Amino acid sequence: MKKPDGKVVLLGDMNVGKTSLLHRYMERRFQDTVSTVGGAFYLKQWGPYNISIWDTAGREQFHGLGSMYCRGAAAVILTYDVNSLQSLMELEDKFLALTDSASADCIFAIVGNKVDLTDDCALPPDENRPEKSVASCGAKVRKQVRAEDAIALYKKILKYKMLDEKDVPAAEKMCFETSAKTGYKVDYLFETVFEMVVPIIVRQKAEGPPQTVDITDYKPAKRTKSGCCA
Ligand SMILES: Nc1nc2c(ncn2[C@@H]2O[C@H](COP(=O)(O)OP(=O)(O)OP(=O)(O)O)[C@@H](O)[C@H]2O)c(=O)[nH]1
Ligand SMILES: [Mg+2]
Repeated sequence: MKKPDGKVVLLGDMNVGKTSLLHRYMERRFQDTVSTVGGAFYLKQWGPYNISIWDTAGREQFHGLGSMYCRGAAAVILTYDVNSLQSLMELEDKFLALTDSASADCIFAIVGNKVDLTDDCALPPDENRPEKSVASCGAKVRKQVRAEDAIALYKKILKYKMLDEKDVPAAEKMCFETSAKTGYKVDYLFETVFEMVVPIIVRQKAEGPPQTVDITDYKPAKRTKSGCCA
């Protein structure tokens, strides 16, 4: 197998949809998943580069592996569920420290998934949209996490990493809302990240062997009937 030139890692609480996002992007479909055990990766050819995209397990007992997967990562995609404020808070409390082993110039993206379950008509009707009311929203629920909450987390990450806002991509550019189910903004997310990762790969290659996990000995996780990584 060709060695990857760079690495992107998905981190986040269990059930937020990391595996589903990766399936949607790589396999172009939404399918049943089982909770990830350990981790698994896909290889994506991006221009002349091979990028490994690592799907990690959100389950607590596997958090220890997260920092190993993040070693030398050029980008980390911190994923939460827009319907769970807790899942956003966990990114700061439990997952951010796992990224200490990532590349010094690692890119951070914050992704709120499952927007298909929400509807902005579930927000209180405003004067511009008086016709929309909570009653018309069917099964859709009010989004628990606002875009500003994700932006605030991005700014905290910069502080934690001791990075200056002027030297990194703007928070508004790095906070995404997606739906793995409908595909909403999934390509945009991954492709924005890949574009940003290329200069990091170029630098890593110029500086010598990348500090990536050696996957040549890696035994891919057993696949279920649905093709999902177990
Ligand atoms: N409605 C909706 N459901 C989703 C979406 N993404 C994932 N799900 C569902 O959420 C559940 C969890 O999805 P996974 O992709 O397995 O979540 P995960 O983050 O990989 O979870 P772990 O592997 O346990 O860390 C599954 O039932 C998915 O079908 C989405 O965008 N919309
Ligand atoms: Mg998973």
